Amino acid sequence: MEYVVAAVILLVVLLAGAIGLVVPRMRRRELPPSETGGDTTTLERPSAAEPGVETPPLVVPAEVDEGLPPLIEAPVEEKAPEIERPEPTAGRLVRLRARLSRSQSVFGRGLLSVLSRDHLDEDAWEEIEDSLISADVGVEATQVIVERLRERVRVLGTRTVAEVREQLAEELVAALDPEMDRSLRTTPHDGRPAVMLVVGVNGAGKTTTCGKIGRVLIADGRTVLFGAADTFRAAAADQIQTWGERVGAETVRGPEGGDPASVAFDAVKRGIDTGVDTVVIDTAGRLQNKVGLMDELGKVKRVVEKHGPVDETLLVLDATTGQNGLEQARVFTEVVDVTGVVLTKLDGTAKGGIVIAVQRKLGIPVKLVGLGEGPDDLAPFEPAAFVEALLGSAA
Ligand SMILES: Nc1nc2c(ncn2[C@@H]2O[C@H](COP(=O)(O)OP(=O)(O)OP(=O)(O)O)[C@@H](O)[C@H]2O)c(=O)[nH]1
Repeated sequence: MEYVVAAVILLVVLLAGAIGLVVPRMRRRELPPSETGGDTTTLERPSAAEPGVETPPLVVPAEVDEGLPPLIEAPVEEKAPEIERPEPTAGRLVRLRARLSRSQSVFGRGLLSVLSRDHLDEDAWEEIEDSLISADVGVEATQVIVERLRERVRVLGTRTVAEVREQLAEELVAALDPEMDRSLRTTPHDGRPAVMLVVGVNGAGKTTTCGKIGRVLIADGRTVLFGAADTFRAAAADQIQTWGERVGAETVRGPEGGDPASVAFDAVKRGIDTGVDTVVIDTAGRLQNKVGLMDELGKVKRVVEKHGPVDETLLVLDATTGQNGLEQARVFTEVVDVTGVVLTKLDGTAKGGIVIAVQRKLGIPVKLVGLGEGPDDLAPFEPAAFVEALLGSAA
């Protein structure tokens, strides 16, 4: 009997010992973050609950921590977006002239090779005419230009290529009506900002152009606010807002599918409150044959004009659509009073002569030209620099 009692006591003592050894190992708890800085990762340590037992934190250097998921998220540093400084606008067309190289090969090189012939006979004049027409100058304008050039060559007895080239350049510049006012009305007046409405068919590059115009104005020292009244295309408001953020300009936007006129109204109101120089309003790309949509554009203008008249209404036209684009453009001019044309994508066409056709057909000055997808690839239009770029050199 005593043996049994002794065995039981021994068993109990052994069991207690085993439990005493095992339980502290199982009880582990999470530690507060290490004070050793960001270069280390704290894992965990056994409980220090037992008095008098100081257990140092278990830390591993970051470089041996590869593959272990971080236990404590490092705080993400919020970086303020960098504000860009757009390129100055003066002389942009000259800087971007190489972008017209496609046009130049049709318009310039072809013409110059004809002009360099010893004798300008009937065939040569016909070739000159064809070159101008295929560069989208338009039949009517071409006939006027060629007629005047022929007359000058005959009367003045011009002979050298350089002289004929010079006279052709003068005729092309004249066809572009260099006296037209191409300035943008963007100065605030009567205690409110200048208001610019940007219209045109979808895909012409309207939203992109709004962003680029904002940069042109900022480069010229103005402050700008964007109105994202293209509530029709979901991404358009994000697009214009991103353009704005890059140059530190605010964007007023409304709910997707909301009333564009109300967004435009709010944008001008915000512009008045914040005292910016110019409010640039992007409108939905609408097809001119959809009467309802065109009415909507008229409404945007009327509602904005509750604050005062719109100072500038720019029609954005895609140069690559050629003569077709002109028909679409005409409808816009009937709904809103277009004060200037922005001809985009001139870098993507061999038909740079469209500038002449647009101005002639619409009787509205081309004020800006788009020569690429870069943020500063929009240049104030200058007839003489443009013609020089198209013709290239006689060499
Ligand atoms: N190569 C070239 N591409 C351009 C130019 N201007 C605009 N684009 C491009 O044309 C495309 C259409 O531009 P958007 O600004 O989205 O056109 P949108 O008229 O606002 O279109 P909607 O909002 O649908 O009416 C984009 O890929 C632009 O980068 C230009 O001068 N040259």
